[in-house]
Amino acid sequence: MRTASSSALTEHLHHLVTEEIRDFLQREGITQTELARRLGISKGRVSKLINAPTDTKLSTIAHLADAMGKEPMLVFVDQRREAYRYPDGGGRVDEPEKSYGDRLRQKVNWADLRDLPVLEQATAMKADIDSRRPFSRNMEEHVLQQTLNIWNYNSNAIEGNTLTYGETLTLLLYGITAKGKPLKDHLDIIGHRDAVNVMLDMVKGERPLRQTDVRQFHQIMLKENYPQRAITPDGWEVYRTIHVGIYKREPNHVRTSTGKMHYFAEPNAVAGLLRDLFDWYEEVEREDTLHPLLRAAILHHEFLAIHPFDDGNGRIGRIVMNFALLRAGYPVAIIPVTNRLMYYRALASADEGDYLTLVEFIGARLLEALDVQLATARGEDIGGSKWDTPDDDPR
Ligand SMILES: Nc1ncnc2c1ncn2[C@@H]1O[C@H](COP(=O)(O)OP(=O)(O)OP(=O)(O)O)[C@@H](O)[C@H]1O
Repeated sequence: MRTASSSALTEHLHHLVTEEIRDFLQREGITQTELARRLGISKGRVSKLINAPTDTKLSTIAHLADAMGKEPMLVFVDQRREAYRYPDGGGRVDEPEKSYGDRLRQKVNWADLRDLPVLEQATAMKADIDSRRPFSRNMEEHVLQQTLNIWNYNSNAIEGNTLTYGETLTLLLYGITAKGKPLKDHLDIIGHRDAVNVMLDMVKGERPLRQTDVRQFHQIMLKENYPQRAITPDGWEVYRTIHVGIYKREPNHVRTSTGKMHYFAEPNAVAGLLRDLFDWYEEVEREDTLHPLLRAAILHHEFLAIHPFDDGNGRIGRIVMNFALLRAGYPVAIIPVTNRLMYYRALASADEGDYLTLVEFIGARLLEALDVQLATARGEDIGGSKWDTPDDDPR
């Protein structure tokens, strides 16, 4: 028998299928006419599949996947009523039925954030740098490369990668591995470089950030499925397989510095929340009413609050944040591994609705990056700065 809840699930499945098709067409620049040709059906039927889907047959989905060169994947996860769980009996963190913009408007104290001096400082420094353009292309390239290497080292080190900065550089520049260090740590460095390169290409285009992009970053960064040790909330040690490019199937959580367990979004809420988040981001980017630092910091935190994957969320979250900064003409903000605890505390405050600490923290990192850009614009030697050679392993 069809119940109200199974009808809602059918609608949800339709939604997933149409979203996948739309993302595919947009990403590959393929028209509905071309897809119709590949499927051997009329354009009208394709349009109906996307815009007014009825109960799509499994064979139609298989046919579609084949025409897109994709493999469909269906997983059954536990049904939950709410997008978030509140084990400590706390109030609801979110109201999933409201739009992201509405929820953020309620959650964030925008007035306080807009007055933060760091926003004005960043705007002024960027204007100063832009007024000196064009500057030496070689120098700019050199600084960008250094920045990407230092970002790579720090972002991986935050997640426990054992390669030192020197070893990271040797691997990236000469392909030489570090003796006695895990293969996975090397692959993560290469994967980070590759995912960032894809992101840099996207920055140049006009296309908005979409779910397929973050899934692709994840796939490129982590390369292939692997087993990972995990501890369940009740303390059991388990091994689970991390699937690349696939959203989590089990809930995930983090223990904050106060010892409290913070739960991220439920698996079945991930796709909907991310779609809303990226729609919100597209709108604020287009309207340009929020300072780029604010939208990057909030995008970063909201992405992490969803924590869409079983692994790699931190690194992808920092790629997404820097996408937002680069897109607005700002440099990459690097969170040094030495600031890890401060960074985690700022994220935990944002979980409670206080974004001030996080925006100031990321803002300070952005000012550091702007300082380096300004020095480059002035043709100064950046040797000796931490953008040149950081301590080999400050951890
Ligand atoms: N309180 C918090 N709220 C939101 N995000 C947080 C919080 N504390 C840490 N994080 C983010 O989660 C990331 C680590 O998450 P986790 O331990 O689940 O690792 P992961 O998802 O495996 O990702 P990666 O291995 O790249 O992070 C941190 O790098 C940070 O960005």
